[in-house]
Amino acid sequence: MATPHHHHHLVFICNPAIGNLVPAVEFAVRLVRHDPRFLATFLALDIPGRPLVNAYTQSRFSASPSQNIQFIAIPSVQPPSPALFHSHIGYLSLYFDSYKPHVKQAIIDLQNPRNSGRVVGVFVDMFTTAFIDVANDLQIPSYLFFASPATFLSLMVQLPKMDRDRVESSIRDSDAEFVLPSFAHPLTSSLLPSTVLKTRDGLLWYTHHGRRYGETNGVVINSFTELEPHALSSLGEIPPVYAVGPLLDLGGPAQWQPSRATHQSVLKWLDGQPERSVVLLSFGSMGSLDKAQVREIAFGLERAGFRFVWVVRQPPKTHLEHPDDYSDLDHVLPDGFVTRTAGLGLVCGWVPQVSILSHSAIGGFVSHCGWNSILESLWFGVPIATWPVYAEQQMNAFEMVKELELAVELRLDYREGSNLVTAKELETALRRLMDGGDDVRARVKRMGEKCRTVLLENGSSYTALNSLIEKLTAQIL
Ligand SMILES: O=c1ccn([C@@H]2O[C@H](COP(=O)(O)OP(=O)(O)O[C@H]3O[C@H](CO)[C@@H](O)[C@H](O)[C@H]3O)[C@@H](O)[C@H]2O)c(=O)[nH]1
Repeated sequence: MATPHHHHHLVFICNPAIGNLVPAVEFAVRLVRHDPRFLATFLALDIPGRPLVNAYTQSRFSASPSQNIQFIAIPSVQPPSPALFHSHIGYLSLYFDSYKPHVKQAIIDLQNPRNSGRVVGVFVDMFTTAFIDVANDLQIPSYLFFASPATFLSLMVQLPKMDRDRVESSIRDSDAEFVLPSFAHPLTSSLLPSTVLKTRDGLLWYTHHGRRYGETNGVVINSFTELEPHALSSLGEIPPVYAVGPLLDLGGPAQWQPSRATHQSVLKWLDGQPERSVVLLSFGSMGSLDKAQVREIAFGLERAGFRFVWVVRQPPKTHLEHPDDYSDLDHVLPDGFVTRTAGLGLVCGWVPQVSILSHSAIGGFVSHCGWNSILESLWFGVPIATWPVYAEQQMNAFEMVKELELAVELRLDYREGSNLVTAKELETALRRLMDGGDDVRARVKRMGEKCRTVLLENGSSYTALNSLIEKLTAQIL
């Protein structure tokens, strides 16, 4: 049996957000299973006000070390002074910077021969590029793990190459065309990520990270050639890109998510519903809608009359925090809604989304178009109606509807603070999703089959993983 010294040790430092951390762990799981010479250590950064991330991380601390994956807590740093809170983004940057010495010390400790031996790669994610500096200081090659689609990666690497004045002027005009090589169709700037559109800081933050991607030795992306052939081939060698997806946490969530009793009751309720009759509405780990929008959805669901499982979450108090479940949903739902829809649907807090999507009673998914949700819906062959909310979700919705024809359009350019999606609009989209949309459903089903075949021996993602492993091991003397 190999001693710990024989391990090729990889270190991961991820943004503490479910959408980034979970697929990175799934990537590490896939890698160490594929090649047991590898050991992966996640250095867990703690940002207060993120209970789901904490629940996930805690479950990982106690996971069996025999999986060749371990989690190590990095000592918490004092949060930067609120006086420095010019923007969410600048604040997060300062936060990550102050973690650098601790991350460096943790890697030095790991390198100690009494521990697991030499660290051969440091993986950062789309927003933790600050830790490339630590890898450089320690002369360890760095890599990027990218949890969003190739279309968004393309934006990130193009931004630093674009003329800033031109970008800013096209941002001011929401109908202006924004040409990105990863899209075959012209994109309007209204579909760019909220962060870029809202503040100059946001544009600088994206540009900064995008520039730093070029310093890494390779980019691992949670996508696959058959899904994004055009976007992936348009990227070229930015460094080399390894499309190893889809990376999905298919078994895990039910084990770490809070309120297990609610989960069991949702799944039990689904067991009693006809095949493909229920629509899931869910807006990701960071998604929450205001009270007026929640009420409009409620009216839309009543009008449409389809069975539903609807995840409603409470907006966070600060930008750094993530939404939490409501202690009392009656505060946000219209009077009598729960009684009137009893038997027709369930309104819940956080649910085990993959278990629900895998259930044969689910026929459609109203989604905020987070990339993990998109990949999960493809995997299970459940078509999406697009309701983007924040981050790069408008671009994802556009890609799914216009480029790939794998989703039904509800909205493409909705974002927090937009005009409401009306009850009527939701009703119409639900009818198209649940009753019509056969072409989309058939295409989604075919893509679901490809999701599986790309992971098999000689599939595109399997082959990409082998190439990455060759690269990771080539530099080990
Ligand atoms: O009640 C819920 C809601 C969500 N999920 C899971 O949470 C994850 C959410 O991921 P994703 O759909 O990607 O959404 P976000 O959490 O919003 O992800 C962030 O990260 C993604 C990857 O970078 C981006 O595509 C998104 O825009 C960004 O908001 C998925 O695995 C869901 O299955 C649940 O299990 N239960």
